[in-house]
Amino acid sequence: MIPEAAATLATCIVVVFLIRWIHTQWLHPFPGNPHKLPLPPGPQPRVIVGNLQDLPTGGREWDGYAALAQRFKSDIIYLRVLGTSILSLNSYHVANELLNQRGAVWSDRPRLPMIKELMGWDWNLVLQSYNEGFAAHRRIVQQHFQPGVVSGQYRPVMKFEVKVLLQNLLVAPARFPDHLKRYVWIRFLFIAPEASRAKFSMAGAIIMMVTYGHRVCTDDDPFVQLAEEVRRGSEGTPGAALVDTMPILKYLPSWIAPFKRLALSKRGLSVKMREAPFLMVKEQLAAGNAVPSMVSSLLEDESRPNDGSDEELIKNCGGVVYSAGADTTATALTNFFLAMCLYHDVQRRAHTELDTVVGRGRLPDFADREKLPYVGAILKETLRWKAVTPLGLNRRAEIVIIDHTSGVPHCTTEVDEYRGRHIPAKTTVLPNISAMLHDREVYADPDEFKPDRFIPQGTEHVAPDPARAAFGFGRRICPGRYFADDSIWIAISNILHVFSIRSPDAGIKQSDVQWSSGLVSIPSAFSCDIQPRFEGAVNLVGEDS
Ligand code: HEM
Repeated sequence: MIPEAAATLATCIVVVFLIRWIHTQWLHPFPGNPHKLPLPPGPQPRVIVGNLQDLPTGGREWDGYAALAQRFKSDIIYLRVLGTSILSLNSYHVANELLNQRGAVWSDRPRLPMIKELMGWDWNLVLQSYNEGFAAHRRIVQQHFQPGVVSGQYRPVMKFEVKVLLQNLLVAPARFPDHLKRYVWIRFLFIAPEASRAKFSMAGAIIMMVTYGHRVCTDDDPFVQLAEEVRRGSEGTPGAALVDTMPILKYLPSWIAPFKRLALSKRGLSVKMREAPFLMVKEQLAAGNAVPSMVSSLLEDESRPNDGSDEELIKNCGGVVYSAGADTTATALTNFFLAMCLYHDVQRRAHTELDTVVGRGRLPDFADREKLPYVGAILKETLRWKAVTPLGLNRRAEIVIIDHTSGVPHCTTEVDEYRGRHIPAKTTVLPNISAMLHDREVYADPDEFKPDRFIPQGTEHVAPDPARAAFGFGRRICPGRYFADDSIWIAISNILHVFSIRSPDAGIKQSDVQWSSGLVSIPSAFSCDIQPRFEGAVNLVGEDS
């Protein structure tokens, strides 16, 4: 009797909410548009589902959005799906005008009840709403990843870890894919479940060291295990799309909402992810054996309020860097390996530059960077050629995967007007980073890997630095971009200096490789032949740092 009554009550509640929802979504969908301005261009919506069928799906969604932009001859495309407004931004120009220049209104994240409210990831800066809490978290992460800190404190860690990578490539070159997996464990935690035999990575190892002072040495490292647990816990979140589109569903009792049971069962992982490494640092500080790190320095900072809320803040900041820091960096490096397999001339020119500037008696160092413009251009072209985050944001957001939007984009907080068009409040905004980095008007032959476009030649304009789009926009721009830039540069310059990279049969084509869908776009497996390129190279790798 009691369960029956409860079921009836629950059904009534849902029906009332549904009526309210339908009323706001379809009868009065665009409050705050007194002049009845038109919406931005886009396909005609259908009844109830809106543009559900027009949403690019099935892989390479960024190309689908770019195709819509071409079809409607507009770099902004508006779609409305089950009551949610979606705006796709397909040129740097429009992203700059809206996300960079109107940051006060265009810097929120969508609500995402599944991951934030039910699974408990609301502490994660990547997903946080644009409010005071966000500002406090962002300030800390930014301070610890600003250029001076990165170059002063983190470069030694990068140099150490890049040497480990070189040694592994030298010892077992044929296992190049394994080395890259090892290099990128965090990537596999969140993105490629089937490839999760990966151990730890240079990028992951650097992040663990600078964030917690923890050296990752083995694949049964507790934090690697924990991250692996998080990855397993993030697999398959049925119902996520539905509850993210209709947040009222989160109020359904667990016994009639399987997605809610599932989300709540995974809640513990989000707590563990930020608690476990934080508690380790606290214990080490008490014992007097903590290795200096971002978290230890925040805990020791006497100017900070010594209270519980500050501890929460520090815990969250450590957790976000731990969960966000390595996947993208490693994906960029995978793309670099592929480019080197495909473009031998580029590699040859880099080798010549390295031989001239660095010589063959030592490894390249950060002090050489200014004198190695071609290597720098390879880094830029790597970030441009294959956008690491083609539709904006990645990592923790990855586990949400709102099916129809493929990611965690920006979101508007208020109604706005742009080019005479009405932009509703709470519009989900997808910056199409891939389209911006492949804009033919800006980068000629965009599918080709041409570092020369960044080298000044006569009176020709140098192409704009892809970093202006690759790391996102405005007040949500990636705070780890200087760190990423340094860690990719030191890896690229050292790998190029020591090795010659080829596809074994010299026959690999770009079309043989597929890039995965989702927020971080990963190339499918490809073979690589990696050989030391001169006699003394082996000795360079073997030397202690
Ligand atoms: C090649 C490397 C990387 C790329 C391409 C990249 C790209 C991005 C992009 C596109 C965003 C979204 C920005 C937006 O919403 O407009 C982002 C956000 C973020 N990134 Fe990175 N990232 C990289 C490396 C890193 C590293 C090494 C860290 C850690 C230190 C990091 C930490 C973050 C955080 C915490 C956010 C969320 C910022 C916020 O929401 O306010 N990223 N990144």
